[in-house]
Amino acid sequence: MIEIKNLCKSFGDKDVLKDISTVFESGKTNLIIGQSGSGKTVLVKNLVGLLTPTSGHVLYDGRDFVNMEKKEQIMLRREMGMIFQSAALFDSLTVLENVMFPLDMFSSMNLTDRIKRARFCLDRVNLVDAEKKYPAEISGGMQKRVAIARAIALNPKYLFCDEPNSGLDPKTSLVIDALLHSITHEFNITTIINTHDMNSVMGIGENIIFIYEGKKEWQGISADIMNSTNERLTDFIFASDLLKKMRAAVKGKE
Ligand SMILES: Nc1ncnc2c1ncn2[C@@H]1O[C@H](COP(=O)(O)OP(=O)(O)OP(=O)(O)O)[C@@H](O)[C@H]1O
Repeated sequence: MIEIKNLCKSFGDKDVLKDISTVFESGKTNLIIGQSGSGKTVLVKNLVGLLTPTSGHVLYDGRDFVNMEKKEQIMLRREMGMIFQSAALFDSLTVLENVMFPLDMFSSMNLTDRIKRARFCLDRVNLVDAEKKYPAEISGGMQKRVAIARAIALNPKYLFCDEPNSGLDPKTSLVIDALLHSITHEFNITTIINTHDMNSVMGIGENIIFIYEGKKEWQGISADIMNSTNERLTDFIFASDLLKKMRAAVKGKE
């Protein structure tokens, strides 16, 4: 579980995050949504320590990340897995070597166990057959799956995903969403996904926070979104005609 208490972040006189408090529960896919420039990336950067909050607290299962010693922060970071917008794989390493990378860097396992663990993770994302391939030889969706396998290699308690579906077609995006959702449940991870993808919101939004101009404007689950009366949220969610029609259809059935 990650608890955020009164988090503020300013750059000079520009207040980007304004008094955000929320809880991201473990074993759930927690989504952060909001318009471009609303502060989603800055929020996640503050959570993982790439930025330091101007004020407020970030508690990882009760541990105050902002105020702990640097050494403790480094240890805690090892409990975090990250999936970047681009899969960010190493081009010169094979798929297996990419997944082994965090194990090589941060685990004390011997080579046989590292290979075994990497293969387990690749199996989990259905990619064992691709282990000898290089990133350039596999599709974007497969690259994302490698990135997921690499992110879970060290058994993270917390998983951060920045736009995991960017650049993927809708069908492949569903595969990635389903994978993130099942891994989150299977390993009881606190997963935080920064997304613009409305399919993800409706499909795996077990806890959604909507950021508007740096403030937490709304929090709920995907089922609540359809009936939300928050105008800023509905403006954001129902920006597309398709979703407006879906909403009308749902309301018509009630
Ligand atoms: N290092 C920085 N210095 C000054 N301003 C910054 C810095 N980083 C981000 N900002 C500002 O913070 C605001 C929020 O940016 P952020 O990248 O978090 O938006 P976002 O919601 O993630 O947008 P997108 O969906 O387009 O990625 C923007 O106005 C941005 O210009």
